[in-house]
Amino acid sequence: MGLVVEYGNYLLIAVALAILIRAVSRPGKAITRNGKPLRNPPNTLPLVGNGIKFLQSRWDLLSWFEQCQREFGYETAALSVPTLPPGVLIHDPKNLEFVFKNEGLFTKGDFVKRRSWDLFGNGIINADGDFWKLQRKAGVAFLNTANLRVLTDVALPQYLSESAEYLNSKAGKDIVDLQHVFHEITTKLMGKMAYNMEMHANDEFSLSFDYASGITAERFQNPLWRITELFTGSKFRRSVAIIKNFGHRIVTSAVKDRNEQKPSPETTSPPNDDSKLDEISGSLIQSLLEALGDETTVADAALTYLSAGRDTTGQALTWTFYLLLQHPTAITKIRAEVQHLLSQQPQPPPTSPTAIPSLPTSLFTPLSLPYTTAVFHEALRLFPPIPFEIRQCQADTVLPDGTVLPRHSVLVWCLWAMQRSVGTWGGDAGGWRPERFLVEVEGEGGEGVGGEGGRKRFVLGKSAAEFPVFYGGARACLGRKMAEAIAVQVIPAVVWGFDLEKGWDGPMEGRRSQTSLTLPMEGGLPVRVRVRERAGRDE
Ligand code: HEM
Repeated sequence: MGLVVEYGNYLLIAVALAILIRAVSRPGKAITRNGKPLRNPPNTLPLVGNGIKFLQSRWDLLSWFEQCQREFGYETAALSVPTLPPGVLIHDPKNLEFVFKNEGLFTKGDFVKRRSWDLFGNGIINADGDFWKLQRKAGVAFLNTANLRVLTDVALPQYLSESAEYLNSKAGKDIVDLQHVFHEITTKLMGKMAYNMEMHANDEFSLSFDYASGITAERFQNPLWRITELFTGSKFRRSVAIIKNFGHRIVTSAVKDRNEQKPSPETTSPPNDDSKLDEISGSLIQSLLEALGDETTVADAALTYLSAGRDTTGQALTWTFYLLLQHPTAITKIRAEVQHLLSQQPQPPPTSPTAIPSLPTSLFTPLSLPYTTAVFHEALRLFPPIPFEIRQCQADTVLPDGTVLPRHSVLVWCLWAMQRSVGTWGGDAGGWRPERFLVEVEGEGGEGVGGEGGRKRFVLGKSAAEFPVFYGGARACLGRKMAEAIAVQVIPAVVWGFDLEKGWDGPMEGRRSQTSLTLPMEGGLPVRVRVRERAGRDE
């Protein structure tokens, strides 16, 4: 249900206030290009500007942004919402590149921080300056190559096989929510590796977080959120209390782990899988404790990392499988790619999908499975887990396209729309074509995986400005490698072991996202699963 309906009672007040504010406010410096005001996007109204449009459900808003992008191409448009600083909607990758290169000029600013403060406090997503640097450093240490290897070789195979067992137990019987399955994998991974805690997707904390994320996202659409939350905000406040309490538990448990830390026993035997995982478990929270000290800030930082790592990746996998259900030939190609990889191994491939636990998933990397990686990238393009970004100018500036932005102007870009731009992605931008992320080159030997006619196939890199799904510049996503490592194991393992069928009524294309800071699928992804009778039958 759209915010227009939900907040219908407040709409009239909003309009009245908007008119009043417009009437009494003195115009500041204007946003211009070539000395003229920018064009307004479709459906801009007198006085209220885009304010009413922004009260619609986020799913409808995404379509509106897509329409703006179609009508404006790379042209920057004006955005205006009563009570907010003047803004622009940028579409041109050149402008985005400029934003990424000038991180200090385009910050989250008060506009974003005020709205996400209750949920993230001083966590990395909200932090600037030293707070940001320290948290980023702790994250870089956590996501180092050695830890990622423990993730791909030990932790992920373990959690993946637990999920495969769950899918086996449901096969041919019940409908399964794949979103929940993926969320469970990413929650367990982040819980164990980052915090040394056992966590699950349906913990009270996780449910509260999902709710609070939705309300926080609505704050970006509703300029009167402070007033409306006086009447509707009690569940939000309860959820935030549960979340903060959980953050506090993470920190308390980390402090206890630290105090109880025993010197590693002197042993000559090589470390086994369990000991490797135990050794790195909780390494993020320990680095954060060391770097930040103050326990409230550490708790904020921990909760922010949790959200950044598990929700985005779990949701990206969900949309990937939604697209795979619509494109079965892609499933056949993934299976063929796995078959090809396994056939090069000394051990023959498992002939029964119940052997998923024994699938050598740690061999599955973006380099060894380029087509699978391209499938993941194509899903990220069409369904970016963070579909909007907002920044605020900290000084007067001029964008590369000549748009003059006074200090405090708000910049918005919609990845959902930009990643469907015909100018950037070609005539089939709105459609599914994972091959757009692949390149084939001549030549025997070396790395790369067999393409057509013995040619080698690689994943094609795209610039952050064209494909901003992981952000760019100094604040680019720290977890990109982690997300890709997870995806490139989970996708082929599930596809190898199971046949999937849509488990919802209505059209195949009917799934949508609920309002949130990220892109959760509303109602999850219900599927019927069957164990594949003979893995490799269609290769
Ligand atoms: C498909 C999965 C993912 C996507 C699409 C994604 C996307 C993004 C985006 C767009 C940002 C910029 C957000 C902003 O500041 O407004 C970001 C930042 C960040 N991401 Fe990811 N992310 C993913 C997975 C991960 C994972 C697995 C981690 C691991 C913990 C992670 C950690 C972070 C961190 C720490 C930041 C903040 C960086 C900073 O401000 O310096 N992300 N991510």
